[in-house]
Amino acid sequence: MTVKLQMLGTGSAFAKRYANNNGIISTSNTKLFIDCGITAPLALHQLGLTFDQLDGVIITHLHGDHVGGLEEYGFQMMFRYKRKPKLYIATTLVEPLWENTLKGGMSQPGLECLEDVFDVHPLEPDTNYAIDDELSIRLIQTPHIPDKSSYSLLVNETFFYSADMRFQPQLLEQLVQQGVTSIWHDCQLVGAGEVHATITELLSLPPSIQSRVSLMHYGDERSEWEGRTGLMPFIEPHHVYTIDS
Ligand SMILES: O=c1ccn([C@@H]2O[C@@H]3COP(=O)(O)O[C@H]3[C@H]2O)c(=O)[nH]1
Ligand SMILES: [Zn+2]
Ligand SMILES: [Zn+2]
Repeated sequence: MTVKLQMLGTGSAFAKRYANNNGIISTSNTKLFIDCGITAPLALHQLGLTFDQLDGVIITHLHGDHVGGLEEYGFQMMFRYKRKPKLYIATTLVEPLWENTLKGGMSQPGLECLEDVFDVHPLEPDTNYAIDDELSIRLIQTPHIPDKSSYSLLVNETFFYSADMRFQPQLLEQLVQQGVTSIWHDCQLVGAGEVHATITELLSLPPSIQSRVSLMHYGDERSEWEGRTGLMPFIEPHHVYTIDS
C-alpha cells in the first residue's frame, strides 16, 4: 500500500518562482488534488497532465492560492470532459465556497449550486474518511486567519499536511506522540508569522519533531535559506514522494 504526493508547486501565495502550494495525492486507484489554486491549471499542464486524469480535489481553505483554480477545473470537467469531479471539503466551507468564491463566475442557468458542478463530499473535522482502500483523510481544524475556518490533513494516521496554519508546537508534539512520522509544514521565511509558522518558530522545535518536518509554502527567497533550516528539508516541487508505505 503506497500513497504518493507530488506538489504542483511549493510556493507561498505571493511567490513567483514557485507555483501555489498545491499537490496531487495518489494511490493505485485514486488521484486527487490537494487544493487547486490560481496557478494549478498551468502547473498541471506543465507536468503534462490534464484535469480528467484526476478524480477530484480536497480543499483545505478558501484562499485564492488554494481554491483559485476551481472555476477552470469545474468548467473543464463540465464542458470538455462531461464528468463531475469529486470535491472533499469541510461541511462549514461548502456554502462559502459557492456563495463567496465560485458563484460570480460559474452561476448560469443549470449551474446554481456547488453540487451542480462537483460531486460534493462534505467532511466533518476529526473524523476519518476512507477515500479508497489505501487512503484515509481526516480534517483537523487549525488556526490560520482569525474567524476563518481552515483545515490541515491527517493522512492514514501517519502523515500530517499543515496546509496554512500558525505555529502550533503542542499540536505537532501530540501528533508525533500519536504516531505521525512525517509532517509537511507551511513555512514563512521572512517577516512576522501572523498567519503562517515562521522558519524561526519551526527552528525552535526539538530535534525529535524537526526530524519529521519538511517545509513547503515558502517564498521566493528560498535559496538564501539553503542549509539554514535545521533538520527540516524543503519539499521539492514536482518530486514524487512516497508518504506512506
Ligand atoms: O490577515 C492576513 C491575511 C492574508 N495575508 C496574506 O495573504 C495571503 C493569502 O494566502 P496565504 O494564506 O497563503 O498567505 C496569506 C498572507 O500572505 C496576511 O498576511 N494577513
Ligand atoms: Zn496559502
Ligand atoms: Zn491561506
